Amino acid sequence: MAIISSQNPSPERSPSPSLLSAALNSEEQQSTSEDSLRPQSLAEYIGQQELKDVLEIAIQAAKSRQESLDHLLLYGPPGLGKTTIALILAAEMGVNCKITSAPALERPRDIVGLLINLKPGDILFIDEIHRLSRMTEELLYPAMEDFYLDLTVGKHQSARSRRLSLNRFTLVGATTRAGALTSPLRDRFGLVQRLRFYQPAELQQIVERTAVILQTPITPEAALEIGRRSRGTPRIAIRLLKRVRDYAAVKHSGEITLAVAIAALELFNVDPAGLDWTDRRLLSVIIESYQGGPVGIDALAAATGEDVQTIEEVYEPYLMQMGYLQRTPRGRMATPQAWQHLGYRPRQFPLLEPEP
Ligand SMILES: Nc1ncnc2c1ncn2[C@@H]1O[C@H](COP(=O)(O)OP(=O)(O)OP(=O)(O)O)[C@@H](O)[C@H]1O
Ligand SMILES: [Mg+2]
Repeated sequence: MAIISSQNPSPERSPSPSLLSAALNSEEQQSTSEDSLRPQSLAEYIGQQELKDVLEIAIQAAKSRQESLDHLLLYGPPGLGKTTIALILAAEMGVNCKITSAPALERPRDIVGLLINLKPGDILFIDEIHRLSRMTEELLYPAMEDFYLDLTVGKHQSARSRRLSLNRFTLVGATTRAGALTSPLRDRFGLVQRLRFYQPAELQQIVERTAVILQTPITPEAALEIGRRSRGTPRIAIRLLKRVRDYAAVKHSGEITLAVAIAALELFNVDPAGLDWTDRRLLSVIIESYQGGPVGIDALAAATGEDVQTIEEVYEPYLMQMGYLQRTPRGRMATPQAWQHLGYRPRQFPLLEPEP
């Protein structure tokens, strides 16, 4: 089928690969700059009101009973502030926070070493907790529930089991896939909270706050524009701010005005709706190869070269939130807004059936 296009939706230059990815890029991984930008208290943490309300109550209750906080599971797309929440909880409770991630806990002794060194009330933050090995996970069950470890000492016939008691601690688990957790693990979390994409006005505040720390003058309109193009994600907003700041310093006087922000974002090929190259490719494949859909997720993955899990966890949530993609019983569909946004002139839209 020939697609009539009003603008030019032909393949475009991909923006520098990691600019719009919610994952940490190599610069962010190496530098501690992310740490200095983190809010230090719940009051400074912007947005996620429901989560903050729940945590405020939990903190006050734990403090008044002089107990440790309940174990907390945070889920949601990357870059929304899960690690930041764990650090804030520790600061509010006046305890230490140990940060690790499931892939670093391959051998049982890794988790044992961490657990026995926790002081009363300390927070253990485990990122990507859905990826724990089975042995590590099984060690965690009694540790979370009754604060002890059952260890096997020695090998073969001489092996004996030894029980080791632990200080009371709080496990904060983070995952992009709550559904991938085993139910015994999920059931041991007293609090399960989802993080949501941020609204443009909230991202504007995050950009303004970060600009103050970076000592960069920025107008409110420019901060909002950066927020709008950040895929609802603070990590991306901060990254875009830094790139725009470089542009403003080199090409202009240093102040980030709306015109400067727009020129810089256009130069970096950041879409006005925050879509990145892969988002646009997913939508254009649905439109061009499947006439707008429906198309099954496996076919879509094969056609775009992305894996199913990444599409479902990283790309689709934002595209659905923006109203560009619908999941229907028969597959994925590009909405009229998606056709329009990408510059395709819609022929006739098939009726969209909402997911049951
Ligand atoms: N609500 C917020 N207010 C202000 N800054 C925030 C907020 N949430 C996140 N940030 C900033 O965004 C950056 C990314 O946050 P963080 O590392 O906590 O994300 P994350 O959800 O742990 O990501 P990942 O899932 O990739 O581990 C940090 O630099 C942090 O300062
Ligand atoms: Mg993190």
